[in-house]
Amino acid sequence: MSGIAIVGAGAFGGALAVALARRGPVTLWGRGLQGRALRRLPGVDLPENVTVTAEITDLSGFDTVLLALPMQVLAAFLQGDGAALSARRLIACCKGMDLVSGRGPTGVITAARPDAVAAVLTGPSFAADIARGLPTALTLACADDATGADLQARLSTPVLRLYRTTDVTGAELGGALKNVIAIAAGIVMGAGLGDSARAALMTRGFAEMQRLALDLGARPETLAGLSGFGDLVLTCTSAQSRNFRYGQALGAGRSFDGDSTVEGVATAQAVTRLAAEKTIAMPVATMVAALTAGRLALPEAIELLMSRPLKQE
Ligand SMILES: NC(=O)C1=CN([C@@H]2O[C@H](COP(=O)(O)OP(=O)(O)OC[C@H]3O[C@@H](n4cnc5c(N)ncnc54)[C@H](OP(=O)(O)O)[C@@H]3O)[C@@H](O)[C@H]2O)C=CC1
Ligand SMILES: O=C(CO)COP(=O)(O)O
Repeated sequence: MSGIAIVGAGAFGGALAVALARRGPVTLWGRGLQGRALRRLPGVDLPENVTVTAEITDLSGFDTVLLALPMQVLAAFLQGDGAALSARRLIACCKGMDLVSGRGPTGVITAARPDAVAAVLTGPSFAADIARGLPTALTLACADDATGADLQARLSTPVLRLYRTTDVTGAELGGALKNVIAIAAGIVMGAGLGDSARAALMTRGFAEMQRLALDLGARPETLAGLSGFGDLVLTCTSAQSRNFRYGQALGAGRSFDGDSTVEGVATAQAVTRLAAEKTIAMPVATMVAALTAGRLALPEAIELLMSRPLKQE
């Protein structure tokens, strides 16, 4: 069937539907949709050539399906409703690491649907910006370059420019880990620790992102690209980011909207576990995991980070 299918009618799935509808028909599967308004993207309505459905079988004719669900529900979706989506190209649009299995999005897809071709769409982009048609660049990562090239061509628009890579590990780790560092950046700003502290944290956070990712086989240029450095900068510096705002609230001692998708919280736990197994130092992620789980207070976290042995950069 021609056209693109999208699973997940939240902020990102909705924004992608709006963007891709500018070049052809889109079918959007999601729960809780009422009419054409997007609850998770206030003020944005779906255009007429987006078909909305709550029946997963309506996607069975599509060879390419974008999965715009939160990371922690991806595995359950693929074992439930998503079992209908076998033998096709499944593109994960989520950023994170599955808390149960420790897998990234493509690992989760491949474990649940071994007959699918898995890819990732990631990079610096706020759903609201994409929905407004503002210029945006993303990374499409697929191990098979011919499939990646086809997806790149099908999903690019005049204002949504996709770069491609075969380094799936690097692309998905960049997207997962930057959310953890963004929470840390938010904490720093919420606690009034200053712009200099945030810059230090982003830089040292990037160092630990690279340390883990390169150990797992990622390529340095991927980490330095849109899906790594690019998304780190965006998410650590913008109040549009839920991870950043969640960190700000934590740093200021305020509560935060519990209905909001904050991917870095679960990913901090998963990544800390993985780093410990591999004996890779990830002090910032470890602090975020401890702070978000309530195992540590902020003054102790600052003391622990600042009193680490002095070392070469
Ligand atoms: N928002 C953004 O700017 C960007 C988001 N992303 C990534 O996209 C992913 C999705 O985020 P985003 O769209 O923002 O999140 P949202 O919270 O806006 O939306 C999540 C959507 O998933 C639905 N959902 C949750 N659980 C299930 C389930 N079990 N079955 C079916 N649907 C379910 C929610 O339904 P309900 O509303 O009923 O709970 C909601 O429609 C995340 O990994 C995020 O990091 C990537 C780039 C940009
Ligand atoms: O991934 C994003 C930007 O690239 C969206 O960030 P948040 O999930 O923190 O809102």
